[in-house]
Amino acid sequence: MDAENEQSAAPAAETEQTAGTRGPISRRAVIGWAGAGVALGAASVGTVAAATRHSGEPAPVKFGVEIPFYGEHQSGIATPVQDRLHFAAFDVITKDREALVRVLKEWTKAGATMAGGREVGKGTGGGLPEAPPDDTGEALGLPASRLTLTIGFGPTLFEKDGVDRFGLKAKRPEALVDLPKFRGDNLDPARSGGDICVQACADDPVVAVHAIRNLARIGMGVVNVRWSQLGFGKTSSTTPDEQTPRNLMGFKDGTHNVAGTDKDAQVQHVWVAPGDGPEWMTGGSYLVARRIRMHIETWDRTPLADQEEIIGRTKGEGAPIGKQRERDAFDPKDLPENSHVRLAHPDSNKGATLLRRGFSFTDGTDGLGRLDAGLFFLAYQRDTRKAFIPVQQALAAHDVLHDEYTQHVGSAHFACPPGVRKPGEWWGQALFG
Ligand SMILES: C=CC1=C(C)c2cc3[nH]c(cc4nc(cc5[nH]c(cc1n2)c(C)c5CCC(=O)O)C(CCC(=O)O)=C4C)c(C)c3C=C
Ligand SMILES: [Fe+2]
Repeated sequence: MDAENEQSAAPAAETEQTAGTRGPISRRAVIGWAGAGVALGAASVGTVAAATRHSGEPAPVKFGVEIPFYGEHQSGIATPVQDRLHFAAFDVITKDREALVRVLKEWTKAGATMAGGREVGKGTGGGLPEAPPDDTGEALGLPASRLTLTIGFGPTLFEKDGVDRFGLKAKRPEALVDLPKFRGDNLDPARSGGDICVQACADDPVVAVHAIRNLARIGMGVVNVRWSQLGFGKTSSTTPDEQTPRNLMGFKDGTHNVAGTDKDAQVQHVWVAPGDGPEWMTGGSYLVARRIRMHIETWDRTPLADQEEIIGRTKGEGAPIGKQRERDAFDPKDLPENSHVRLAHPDSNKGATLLRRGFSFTDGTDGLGRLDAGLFFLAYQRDTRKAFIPVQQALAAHDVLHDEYTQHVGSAHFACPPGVRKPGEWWGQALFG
């Protein structure tokens, strides 16, 4: 076994105990500083002032906070949305099922370690000088930064070109459909699909990128990065008590979303329930990722009144048209007929409800003097056939926003298994086991 993969030799619990603390903020330190009043949980941004090694200045509270890796559900879905994203879709390049299982086991250990703000394996300096370090090092000195890592399995992992590559064909969930082509789609295959995805979210972009990079490194020879997307400025929220973020069109985005505290809505709309099938997905969720290009130059020349009519909410306050305040109750039938919010609202779609968790992106220019910018739309749901697909069909048919100001250029669909409950368990255990 090479140095890079040495981490897998140690049992998970041991690895996690012996791994060095990456920054000055260890889990114990945060708990200690937080005192009794701050719980480290899914929605646990407390009032701890944390120092970073770089500045010596207190960092914003959330940077020192850790989101638990282990649990009934994967973190990164209903947990509070962080500021930054690095999303990667991987192709599995081996036919060797055992090699893939080995990577998934090593990824799980590394994921738990990084979510705890610690270095991977023996760290940046703990190994042999003759071997490359286990951890690539760029996050050394940085705290956990609320890093979450969420894994998903794409349709092609179960069957590709008619081949049952890893003996998983019979375990493919019915809900993990090949997404239909929607009106207006202009999908780039190089930005679509993937056998496995990992969504890394953190409040520090270096921490998110470091996590994906180290997983890719561990997976070398077994998986290749097919495409990846950086995101900034969350465009949704699972924490309605906080200020709603804005997307690149300048509108509050995420006002009416499934809240992290709304367990009933999550049971109904986000988590795969016992009996939904297949068994290995119980407690998991289906993820749709869409890279949506915004024609922001056209949008920026659109009068304010038209922008508000197209969205169905006011730009400043984010109130439903005809109401005063952002969170005023409204009937979507009172909004402009083809407005985005009216068309996307659950009442207009037989109750179809998504947990949205998207991010803005700008990736340079399109070569024609315009910004290549938009929304990297991420949505989790209990059954994609009853949520994203009908809502997107309605938007593709009637939404002015969809027709004139945006274009879907990338697409992927993944089955995200339930959470890893304790050290020693691994991502995909119930699927491969
Ligand atoms: C298929 C689902 C959706 C896609 C694709 C989508 C793209 C998209 N949305 C905005 C901006 C806003 N969306 C808002 C609300 C909203 N959007 C969807 C679904 C999709 N959006 C839903 C289900 C909702 C909630 C509707 C409701 O129940 O009221 C809003 C309003 C604020 C809010 O409630 O979040 C904005 C603004 C853009 C720019 C975009 C593509 C680039
Ligand atoms: Fe929307």
